[in-house]
Amino acid sequence: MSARVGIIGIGQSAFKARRDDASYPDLVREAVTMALNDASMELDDIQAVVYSLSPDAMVGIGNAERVGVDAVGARNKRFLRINTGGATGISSVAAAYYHVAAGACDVVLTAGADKVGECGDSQTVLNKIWDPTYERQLPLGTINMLAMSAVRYMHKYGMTEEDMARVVVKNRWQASKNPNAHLRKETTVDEVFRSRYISWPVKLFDCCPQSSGGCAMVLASEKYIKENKLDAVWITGVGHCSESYYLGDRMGNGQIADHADAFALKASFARAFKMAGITDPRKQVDVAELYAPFSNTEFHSIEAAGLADLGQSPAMMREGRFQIGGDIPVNASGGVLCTNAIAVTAMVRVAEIAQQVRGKAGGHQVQGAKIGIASGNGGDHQFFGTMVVEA
Ligand SMILES: CC(=O)CC(=O)SCCNC(=O)CCNC(=O)[C@H](O)C(C)(C)COP(=O)(O)OP(=O)(O)OC[C@H]1O[C@@H](n2cnc3c(N)ncnc32)[C@H](O)[C@@H]1OP(=O)(O)O
Repeated sequence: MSARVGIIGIGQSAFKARRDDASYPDLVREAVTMALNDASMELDDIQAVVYSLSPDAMVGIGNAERVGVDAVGARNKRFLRINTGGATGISSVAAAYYHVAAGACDVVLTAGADKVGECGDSQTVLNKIWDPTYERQLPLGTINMLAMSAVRYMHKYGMTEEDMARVVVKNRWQASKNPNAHLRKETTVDEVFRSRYISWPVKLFDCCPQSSGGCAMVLASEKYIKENKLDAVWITGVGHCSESYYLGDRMGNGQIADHADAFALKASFARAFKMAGITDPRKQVDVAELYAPFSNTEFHSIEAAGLADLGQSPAMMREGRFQIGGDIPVNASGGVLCTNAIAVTAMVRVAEIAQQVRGKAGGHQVQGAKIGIASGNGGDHQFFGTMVVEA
């Protein structure tokens, strides 16, 4: 096992529907400045930068990393751009981790931003992730892709629209405690039911919003952290997994990879848990930030993380076991359901559990959290990334 890698700095925007006051590079720099301040560092201290940027069309500039090089101070340094769709943020933290774990660098910055709500039409951009011949024409978007997962999960495990609404109510309540969250207004099951259908059974309130904002993190080697007497929390597990089924292979009677379940996410978690020595996540994990852009997808993500048996998470949700104050709070920040600036959304998941185990999560702090888990999902199931962070 290589030397440990620590997180020493975190910066996160207050996410909003629009940020007319800041250009795209301004947003990236805003997060970088916050992360460097948090680490008591300057750009000159950074040896490499991993740039977190999902589809270019979302920010409206082709190869937008080009305008980001100076925003992250990467000129003449090692510089990588990562794009794994919604998983981009966690993949970027993983790439920064690998720089340090491999011994190539001692201090690495990862950063990015997105302006999803300002791109014109995010679903048109996202439609391009599907096969052009068979799937794109349907037309597929992320909402109907994951509405079909809801249909399968309902059929297989009996989830109701009310179960989905409970996820929204929990996450909005948690987001109301998080000043960085985009949708911070508390809601009720009735209000969720009154919101319009977008793609049955998914209603407006079951959907993540289109957010603008940035995130950045500084990672360092244990040697550097000790020599400079810095405070750190530690990345102890990293996992990835891909799958490549067509959506049609996940639906209907002849399906070969059930769209109800997140089996590749589960495999990714198994890899991260093995690395971190986690054998019983329900007993060992204190807090989880799971990538769930639509209310229904929180259920199969909880199950993939081993926090509930297959099909059991809606009943546990009803008992309040995944809310702040429950057994294992899930998405104490309000999660992706309340904030989705796609290029950095999965980085925010890692940043949030790092803040939790640092004891610095503010109004949405989970008391006594020492071990946290995070996940990111990207594209149409090509990318699943997972991470364990410990105090
Ligand atoms: C697959 C991957 O790689 C990983 C992923 O992350 S997949 C997810 C990617 N992201 C998405 O798919 C974004 C999903 N959301 C959307 O596309 C849009 O929010 C939506 C289609 C659901 C609604 O868009 P819209 O109809 O254009 O709404 P819009 O005109 O922006 O806003 C209308 C009102 O609804 C509100 N609203 C918008 N989205 C909302 C949401 N998700 N929840 C609650 N309220 C919302 C707005 O605040 C606004 O309210 P006011 O009139 O009071 O200001």
